[in-house]
Amino acid sequence: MSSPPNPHPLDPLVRLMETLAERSQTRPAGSYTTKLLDGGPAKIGGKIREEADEMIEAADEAGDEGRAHFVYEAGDLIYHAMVLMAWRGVDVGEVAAELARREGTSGLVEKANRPANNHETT
Ligand SMILES: N=c1c2ncn([C@@H]3O[C@H](COP(=O)(O)OP(=O)(O)OP(=O)(O)O)[C@@H](O)[C@H]3O)c2ncn1[C@@H]1O[C@H](COP(=O)(O)O)[C@@H](O)[C@H]1O
Repeated sequence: MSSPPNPHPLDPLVRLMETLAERSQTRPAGSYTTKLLDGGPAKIGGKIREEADEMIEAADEAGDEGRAHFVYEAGDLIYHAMVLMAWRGVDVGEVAAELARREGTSGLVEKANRPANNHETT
C-alpha cells in the first residue's frame, strides 16, 4: 500500500484555489466569495487595496501579537488576490509558474533589459 504524499505548507493555497474556482463556476448563495465575484474586478479590487493597506499598516507592529496580526492581514490580502485570479479564470499554479520563470533574474536586470517603449516602469 502506498503512503500518502508528504503534506506541503503551501497545500492550503492549492485547496483554496480549488474552492475559489468552484465558487466562480457555481456562484452559490450564502458565500462571501460569490458576493465578491459578482461584483467583478471593481469590487474585488477595492478589497485588495483595502487589505493591502491593512497589511502595510500591520508591518511594523511589535511583538508576537503584532506578528500574528501581520500574518492575519497577509492572509486576507492573499485570499482577495486569489478571488480576482478565480474571477479571471487564472489558477494560482499559473502565477507560481510565472514566478518560477523569473527565478534567478534580479528585478534590476529585468528592468534594464526592458524594451525602451515599455511604459511599465514603476
Ligand atoms: N480564506 C478566506 C477568507 N479570508 C478572509 N475572508 C473574508 O474576507 C473578509 C475580510 O474583509 P473585512 O475584514 O474587511 O471584513 P468585512 O468588513 O466583513 O468585509 P466587507 O463587508 O467590507 O467586504 C471577511 O469577511 C473574511 O471572513 C475569507 N473568506 C473566505 N475564505 C476561504 O474561502 C472559502 C470559501 O468561502 P465562501 O465562499 O464565503 O463560502 C472559505 O472556506 C475559506 O477557506
